[in-house]
Amino acid sequence: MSSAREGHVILGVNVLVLGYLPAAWQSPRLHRDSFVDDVYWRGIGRTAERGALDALFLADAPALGDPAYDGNAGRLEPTVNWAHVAAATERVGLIATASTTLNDPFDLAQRLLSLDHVSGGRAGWNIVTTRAAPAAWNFGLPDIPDRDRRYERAAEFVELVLALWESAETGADVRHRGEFFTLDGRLRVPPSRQGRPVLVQAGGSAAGRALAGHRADAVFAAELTKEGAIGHYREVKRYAADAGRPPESVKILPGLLLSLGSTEAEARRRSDELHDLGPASYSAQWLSQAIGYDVATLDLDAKFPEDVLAAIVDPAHAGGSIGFRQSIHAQIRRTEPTVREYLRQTRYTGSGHSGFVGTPEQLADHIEDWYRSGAVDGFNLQPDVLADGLEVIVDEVVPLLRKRGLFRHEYTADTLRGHLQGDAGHE
Ligand SMILES: Cc1cc2nc3c(=O)[nH]c(=O)nc-3n(C[C@H](O)[C@H](O)[C@H](O)COP(=O)(O)O)c2cc1C
Repeated sequence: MSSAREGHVILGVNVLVLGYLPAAWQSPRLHRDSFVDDVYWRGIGRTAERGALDALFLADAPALGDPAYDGNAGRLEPTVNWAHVAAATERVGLIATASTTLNDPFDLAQRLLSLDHVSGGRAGWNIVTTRAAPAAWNFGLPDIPDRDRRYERAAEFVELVLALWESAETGADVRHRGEFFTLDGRLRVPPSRQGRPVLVQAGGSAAGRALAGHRADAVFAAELTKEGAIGHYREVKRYAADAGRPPESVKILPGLLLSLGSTEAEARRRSDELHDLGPASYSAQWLSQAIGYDVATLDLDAKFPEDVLAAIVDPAHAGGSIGFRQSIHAQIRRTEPTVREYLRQTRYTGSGHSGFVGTPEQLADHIEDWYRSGAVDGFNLQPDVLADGLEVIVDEVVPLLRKRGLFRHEYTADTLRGHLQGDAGHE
């Protein structure tokens, strides 16, 4: 491990409503309606602030999830949810996912800048293009457009949103004639304390990374190996440099699924119990969806056949997320498990997102190692279950990182952009 790299890690928490694992709602401190409980949400915001965390993050849900593999099949719309949490907090960033395929640029620009206002400059937009057909059906589309088309629309969408946010500042009208959108007008929402919301991008295909390097302030990535993460980290920073931006202006934050315990055995027990409480079909269905191949048709005790791991011939028409699929393929090739072994292994190593099962001390080692190796600027931590999974981050992991000089002792800024930039080098 190199210790040459200075500065602070960025810590976000991907709330995933009640936690990452499907059995989360069965925790004694939660109930099936916690996702609409205002006390629950205020508690999450305040706990994150107690640890001076950079941001909370919520995925969108333009279609109801399948409870067979989606632990949070029902949820509130993220910008509305965060507006509520904003009123109960003062410093923590609030990042809402919204699709460029299924939204309108004017409406979304207005909604996000409004959230930025009511939160005092703490809003972020996680830009996604949406990968699932059921979401398209909710918007009168026969199917989700292919990936290239989605990213073409995303690029124009983001430029238009940025122009609208600028119009809030200059008062000048936007006149736009593009391939996907036509617009004459300007926003009536004034600029926020941080100017405009922070842009985050999620999606690991080449087009996704290019969009991130060009425009994003942060990337929510899916990385299963440190070597893969280092390669992707350099790639996005290079895209940023090619676009004339300082490479450090885009922060790379992979997801990290966490089950923590005071010993490694306790953490494994927690992870096993939580997985066993969830539907048995969960991991197989999740993997099928993630790699675009029906895992139920495979021999559980054989290794993955080559055609399952074959390179994606036509990325434009490949389903799922290329970001997730590539990281899963790389992990299977590296460890060569049988299908059954892989499904079990994903309990501890993550599936798509990397996973971590162990003690707070071991987690601090892991974060330090990836950070000092130049694989990440921080993590989007994904506790197995909230709220105790968040409390252990704040009360046990954060103090260890502080002792190592890797995390701030208190907030040094009061906007999300300030948190991300302030972590570049000072104590
Ligand atoms: C880490 C990560 C998180 C993602 N989060 C979401 C999300 O919350 N909502 C969504 O519709 N798509 C999400 N996606 C999918 C992509 O952003 C995008 O919609 C599409 O599938 C293209 O992904 P790709 O560039 O990885 O192929 C996520 C993808 C990754 C890699």
